[in-house]
Amino acid sequence: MINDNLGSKRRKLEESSSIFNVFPETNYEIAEKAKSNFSKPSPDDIVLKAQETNSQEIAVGVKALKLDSKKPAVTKPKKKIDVSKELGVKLSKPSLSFGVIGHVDSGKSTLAGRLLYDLKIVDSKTLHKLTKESESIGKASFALAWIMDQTKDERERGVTVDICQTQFKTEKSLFTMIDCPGHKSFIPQMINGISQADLTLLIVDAGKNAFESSFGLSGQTREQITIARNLGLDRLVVAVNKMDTADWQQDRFEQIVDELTQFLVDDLAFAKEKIRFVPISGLSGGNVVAKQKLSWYSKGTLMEVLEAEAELKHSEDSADRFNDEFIMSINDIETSSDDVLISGRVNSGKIQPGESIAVSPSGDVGVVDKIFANIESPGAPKAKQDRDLVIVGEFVTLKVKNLSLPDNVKVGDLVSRSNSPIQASMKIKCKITTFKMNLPLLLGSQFILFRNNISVPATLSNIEGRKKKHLGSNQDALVEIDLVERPIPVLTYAQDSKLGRVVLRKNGETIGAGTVEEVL
Ligand SMILES: Nc1nc2c(ncn2[C@@H]2O[C@H](COP(=O)(O)OP(=O)(O)OP(=O)(O)O)[C@@H](O)[C@H]2O)c(=O)[nH]1
Repeated sequence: MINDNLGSKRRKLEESSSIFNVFPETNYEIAEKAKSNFSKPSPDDIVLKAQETNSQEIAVGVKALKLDSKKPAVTKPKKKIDVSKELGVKLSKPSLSFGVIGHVDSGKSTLAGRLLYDLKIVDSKTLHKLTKESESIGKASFALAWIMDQTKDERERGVTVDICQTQFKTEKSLFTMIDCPGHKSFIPQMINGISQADLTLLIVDAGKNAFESSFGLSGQTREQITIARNLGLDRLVVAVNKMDTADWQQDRFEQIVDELTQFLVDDLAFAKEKIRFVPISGLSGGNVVAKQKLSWYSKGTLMEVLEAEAELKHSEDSADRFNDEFIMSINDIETSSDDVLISGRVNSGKIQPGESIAVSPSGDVGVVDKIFANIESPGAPKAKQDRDLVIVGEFVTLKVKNLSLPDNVKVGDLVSRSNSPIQASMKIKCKITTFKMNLPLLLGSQFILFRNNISVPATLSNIEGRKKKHLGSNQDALVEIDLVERPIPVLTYAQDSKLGRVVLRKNGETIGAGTVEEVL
């Protein structure tokens, strides 16, 4: 039994860059995770390597693709519940998930720790312990950041490698905060993290030259925000951080606001009214939860701005949204003898225990036996609460019975109701925009296609309406993309405005992004 458990945990670690392993419950997990953070090849390398050896898997995948060969067993919810009453309870409080991005060392983890400490989600005893530990290795200023960066290896390097997701509530709203890694090598994890978010929280360092270098060509700010925008996140809060190092000067704040606004509006087509800027200091706490006295700024603390965003999203949510098709993308898998535990964020619709589901691309069908909401708060053990109904936006685990091919369920697969299986394909037509590239993208040349938390090797097989056999920088084109290794579940942009988006990377650079127009 114990061995089984370890086996499934090991599989979980091997298969996912999960956001659900943040506060590990066992030493085994801490050790494995810390070790794996730095001993593995880069995520891009893994994907490229996989395509060399995966022909067998392709055969299984393609065979399993024949969804209509399986008769969907449609089953009803186990328990009769008053769905509208349940929805009413769930929707009584605004909720928002936000992805925290920013250049390395911009202060993302410190800010996250500060939020949790000032909201009293982390107590002073925990902070005191972390302060002592950080002092002991000469990194006293990292104590707040360590609330988020829980694994030992990360601590020693002072870099957030995995993405961590944590939930907290204020009197007014429920939040899920996703702290994405800032380092360039971990852009794939950043894509995974940000694609689970409703809103982007961008942290920029106001320090002398720090903003300029993070926003310059070698900095991560441009690439990260470009990816977030292209993944459909059109609302943005910018925390202009470390304002203490700039003596809280209005001029510095406004200079950053002007430069960023120009880029965001002109280059990325953000609507100006969907961007909010807040001057803060994550380290001192100024304007995070507690107000910083400033004669020149009165538009609310970061927490107030996030609460206003949650309220806005809440007011824009239409009740119809819950009647959308149920779709969940898989972030994590655990198998035991009879059941498969599938975790992820509900992308759309709702589901209840007892209902039958299909997994794409394997086409396997099963029945949801139980549903747990994943509650992750710092310092507290990971809690799973039984639910009779879960809805779009919630991070959940489905305990699924009767899957005939549980080993074919992979991170990145999509779950839907068994009577509406999601099509999987190895060829898609996309409308893409290329970014600045060092070399043109040639027909037949390989790149990595990202969709939500999936990354697969792919090639450009056709550029419509062009004689040229390549794409240069900053071009728009309708293209056909062939997947090299295996089919993936695909939704067009018209079917799902989030899952129908892709990002293209090659040699560690983001070279383009676009929308899926057709499944071929
Ligand atoms: N003066 C000052 N220093 C800060 C502030 N916020 C963070 N720092 C310091 O900046 C350094 C980096 O902070 P982190 O929170 O680890 O930065 P990060 O963005 O999470 O870094 P990565 O995990 O590497 O992406 C630490 O030494 C922090 O103490 C701030 O508001 N003011």
